[in-house]
Amino acid sequence: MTPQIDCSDLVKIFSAEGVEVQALQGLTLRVESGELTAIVGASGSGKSTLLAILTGLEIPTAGRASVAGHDLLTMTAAQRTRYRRETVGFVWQQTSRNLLPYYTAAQNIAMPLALAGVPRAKRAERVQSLIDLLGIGDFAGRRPAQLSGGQQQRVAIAVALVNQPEVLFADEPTGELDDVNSQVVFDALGAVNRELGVTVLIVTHDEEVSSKVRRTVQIRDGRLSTEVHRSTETDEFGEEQHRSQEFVVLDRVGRLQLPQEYVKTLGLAGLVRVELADDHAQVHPTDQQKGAER
Ligand SMILES: Nc1ncnc2c1ncn2[C@@H]1O[C@H](COP(=O)(O)OP(=O)(O)OP(=O)(O)O)[C@@H](O)[C@H]1O
Repeated sequence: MTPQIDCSDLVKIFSAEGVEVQALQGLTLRVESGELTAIVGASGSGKSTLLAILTGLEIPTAGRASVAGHDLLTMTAAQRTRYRRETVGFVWQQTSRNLLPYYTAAQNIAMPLALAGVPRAKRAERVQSLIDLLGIGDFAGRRPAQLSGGQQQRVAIAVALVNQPEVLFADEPTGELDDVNSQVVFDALGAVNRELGVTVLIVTHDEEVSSKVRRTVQIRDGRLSTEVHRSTETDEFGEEQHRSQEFVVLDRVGRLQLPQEYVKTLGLAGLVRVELADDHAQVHPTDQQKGAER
């Protein structure tokens, strides 16, 4: 089965005042339906560009990208508009971009349904189920300015989901929040992922995020570098044990990006020596590189 988010060898080049910037340099990312994934990376690594492509705002220069079976390179303008309205939902960092200031939280959540022409009775039912799921009930009658940042983002998640998209994208949803509110928002994203089965992709600067979600993917220089998978297991004494494992991505033709600290520690550059062992492959510095290290 095709993954719900499927990018391979994705390239995005921006040309500004005669200068070309390669924001994505052959990025490969696969996310299965129902997964919750965080994308982390330094400023300028290409996170926003990836999100702009996945949400249909930018068109890739080369490569392949599809979301929920929609090919993002070949879509017509009309298909793109429908894709943005029906297939995907978004939560942005700036709460002002997510919510209309003169409407209450509940009215904000109902707005996309009204625009989509959903009958009034159905609207009320759908809004209420999200209010319950996200624990918004106590402040559903308040306007955004009367809500904390964490509460605003929970309302924004409900707004993004009310049209039942297949994938929810969140761009720095906790960027303007303190630790306590950030945790509340991550919990809310986890709850909608678990309860509604919606695929969630979060872009964030927050390096701590890998302790909050199951899968964290790191982008470096417009390519994926490493991934951390976290799992919880119950040991023989009934205690929960958290385990995290680090992976690197191997692309279609067998290229991989070694973690930066391995490259630095071993002084790897240019050619390296590779060797096939029984059940794994080894990467060694050359004799000259070993000499230079000494
Ligand atoms: N519209 C554009 N025109 C020209 N260059 C751009 C444009 N958008 C992004 N870039 C460049 O592409 C590269 C990747 O930028 P991008 O915004 O995707 O990174 P980012 O990881 O999201 O950074 P940040 O965390 O600071 O938002 C940067 O060098 C940036 O300057």
